[in-house]
Amino acid sequence: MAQIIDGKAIAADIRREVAAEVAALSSTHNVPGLAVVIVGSRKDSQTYVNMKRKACAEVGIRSVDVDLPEDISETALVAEVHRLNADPAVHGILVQLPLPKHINEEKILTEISIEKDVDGFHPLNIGKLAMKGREPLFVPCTPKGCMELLSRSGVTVKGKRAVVVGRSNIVGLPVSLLLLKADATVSIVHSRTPDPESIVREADVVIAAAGQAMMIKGDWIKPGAAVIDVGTNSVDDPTRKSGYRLVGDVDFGDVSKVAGYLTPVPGGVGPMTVGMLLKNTVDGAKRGIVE
Ligand SMILES: Nc1nc(=O)c2c([nH]1)NC[C@@H]1CN(c3ccc(C(=O)N[C@@H](CCC(=O)O)C(=O)O)cc3)C=[N+]21
Repeated sequence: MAQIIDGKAIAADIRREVAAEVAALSSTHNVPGLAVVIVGSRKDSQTYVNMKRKACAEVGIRSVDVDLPEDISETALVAEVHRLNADPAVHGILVQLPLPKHINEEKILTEISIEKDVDGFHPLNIGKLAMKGREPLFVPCTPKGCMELLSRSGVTVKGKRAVVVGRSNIVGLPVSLLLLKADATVSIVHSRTPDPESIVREADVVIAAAGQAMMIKGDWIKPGAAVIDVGTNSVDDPTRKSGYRLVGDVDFGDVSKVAGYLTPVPGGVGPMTVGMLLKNTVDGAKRGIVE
């Protein structure tokens, strides 16, 4: 039976660490500030943004709420980003994705100052992440959360075989780069990979980030492997008040019989994403202080 990695508990530890740092900074009048920008009123985005703003309040980070209409022009959104870039009380800027279709996401992410890019999505930060011997100013939160779950559970990746399922810009690609930086031997499988299970079966560490509910079964997993499930797929569940429940990309019941370590959904990677966002904001605030 796999050891279940409790992301909620580990994220709570991180929040306590962050809160202590925020208190120290605040006592010298350097209260960290995070701008959380939402465009439009997608239900899922509103839920995530509210979680992030609430988490800021809990640890003492000043959250700067920017709520913009769905039909805002790209030019006006760029102007908002520039205003936040110039605001000395703002140390981190998060523009919630996805953006409405008429706005070029790449353009917006490129306009965020790399010193305030707490999501780590600016092409310059991604470029540095991809290069040997270079360090980005910020590492994307979900991938960083995956690495933190492994290290705080005593799983080392150096010299291990790691397989990432999925190649998205926000998870699959950056987590592959982080594993590589941590000296794992990394393979990426994706929707066009023939027979992905035979490759996943070789992995000591599996990162599941495909966005396909319960696609990874027990017979895909090498006995004892560490499995990190990034999937957050909502499936209909009439027994719930909400009418749905969240499931991962991993078939939890099946894989827990084979894996050595496994993260649940919810309560695994999700809370870590928010924890790392808070941590990145504090790191940004600390860098902003000139002695
Ligand atoms: N610019 C940007 N940065 C992001 O980091 C970003 C984004 N856009 N767009 C959407 C995704 C998604 N995301 C999640 C954050 C927390 C949970 C989380 O805490 N989930 C809880 C459950 C929450 C629930 O019950 O609904 C859990 O897994 O336990 C999940 C997903 C951040 N994202």
